[in-house]
Amino acid sequence: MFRIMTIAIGSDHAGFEYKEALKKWLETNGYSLKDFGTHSAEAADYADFAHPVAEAVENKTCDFGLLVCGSANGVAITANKHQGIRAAICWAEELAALARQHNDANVVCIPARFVSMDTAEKITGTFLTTAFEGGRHARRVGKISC
Ligand SMILES: O=C(CO)[C@H](O)[C@H](O)[C@H](O)COP(=O)(O)O
Repeated sequence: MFRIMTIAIGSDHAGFEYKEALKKWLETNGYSLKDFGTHSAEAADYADFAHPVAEAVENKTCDFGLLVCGSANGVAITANKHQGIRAAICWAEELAALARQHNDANVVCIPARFVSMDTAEKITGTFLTTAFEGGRHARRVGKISC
C-alpha cells in the first residue's frame, strides 16, 4: 500500500533559507513534513533544532530527517548523539546515494554555505528515494551502535 513519507526538517539561521526552499520542494514532490524550526534568519543554536528532528526519526513519528546548517557539522554531531540515528553530511548527490545504500542513513545533513540550492534539492531527492543495499552493509551498520 502506498504511504506518504513524512520528513522531519530543521535548521539554524545559516540553513533557514535553504530549509524554507526545501520545504517547498518536499511539498511539490509529494512528501509530508514536520518543521521543527528555526522560523527566521535570526541567529539561533543548531542543537535546538537538530535534537527534535532526531527524536522524531528515533520515535518513528517521521520517516527521515533533513537538517541544514552552515557546514552541516553541528547538526550532524548533535543528531548522531541519538540512539538509532545515522546522520550523514552530504554535499553532493553521490554522497546522498551512498549514505542510503551503504550506511542506511536516516538523517541527511546539508551544508547550506557550501552547496547551491539546486544541489541541495538533488541531494534531498536522491537521499529520499535511494534504498539501503543490505548484505555486507547490514553487518557493518549493525556494528555502529555501542
Ligand atoms: O555546524 C555549524 C556549527 O558547528 C554551523 O555551520 C552553524 O551554522 C554555524 O556555526 C553558524 O555560524 P554563525 O557565524 O553563527 O552564523
